[in-house]
Amino acid sequence: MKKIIIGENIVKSFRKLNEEHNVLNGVSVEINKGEFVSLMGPSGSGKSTLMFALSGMDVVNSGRVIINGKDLATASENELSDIRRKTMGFVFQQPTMLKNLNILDNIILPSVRDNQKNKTEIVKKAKSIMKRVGITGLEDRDITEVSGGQLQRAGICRALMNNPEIIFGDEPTGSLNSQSSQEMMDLFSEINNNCTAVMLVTHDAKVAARTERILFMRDGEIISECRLPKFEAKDMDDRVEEVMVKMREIGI
Ligand SMILES: Nc1ncnc2c1ncn2[C@@H]1O[C@H](COP(=O)(O)OP(=O)(O)OP(=O)(O)O)[C@@H](O)[C@H]1O
Repeated sequence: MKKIIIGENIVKSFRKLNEEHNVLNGVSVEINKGEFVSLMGPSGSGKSTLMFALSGMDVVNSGRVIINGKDLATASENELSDIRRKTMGFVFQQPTMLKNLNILDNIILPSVRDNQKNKTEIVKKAKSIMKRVGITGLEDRDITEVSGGQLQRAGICRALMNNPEIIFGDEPTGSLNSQSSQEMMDLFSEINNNCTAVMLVTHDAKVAARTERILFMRDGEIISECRLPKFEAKDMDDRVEEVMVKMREIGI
């Protein structure tokens, strides 16, 4: 299985009141092509920090992060931004969209910035992804004129524009109601079925239960891991129960 990301012994600390505090205490983890992974753990256990470290968005204090064979410690700024652009897509709890642009322009902005020449092609691609995620017709809307779920879908469209090998989601369903959250997970499943790896940080057992590999963190370490078969709707209750048992076991 091709490894997209290898994290080896990652240590990350932040300075607080003149003291270094370790937030990641030597985490090692590998993410394979096409995997559907979630990261759970108590608040402050280091989930987002690990995601930022593994995606090269943040620099680690020690240990290594290797993305598609490239050790990030030896990558130049240009190489780093190239890796991020070509390999990854990001979806956050609150989509980071610009207020003065409509939905379509927000979706295409990063791609147009990278490649001014092919705007027609980029718009065509954006429209086809908008169709795929179910937000056709919202192209000209202001970002304040769509629902939270629709805005999150637009964020996913933007993340998919470069055909990433992996999509990272930091609590992507965190601000959605349960119906929209399930629809969002249907979408992540569909994206994953097309061989894009997905890694989600979540507190929600129902979200984690849709994934196939759950990493549990506590105090800056991955303390446990649970694997689930490919999702089938009929198994949802059993899967949620399995995740909740595990959560209770490790005291989340
Ligand atoms: N930029 C930063 N500067 C200082 N401390 C930070 C920074 N980022 C994170 N931390 C600290 O690192 C710890 C882990 O934060 P992180 O956001 O990774 O946790 P988390 O498990 O994702 O939490 P949550 O579930 O609440 O989002 C917290 O104590 C947080 O305060």
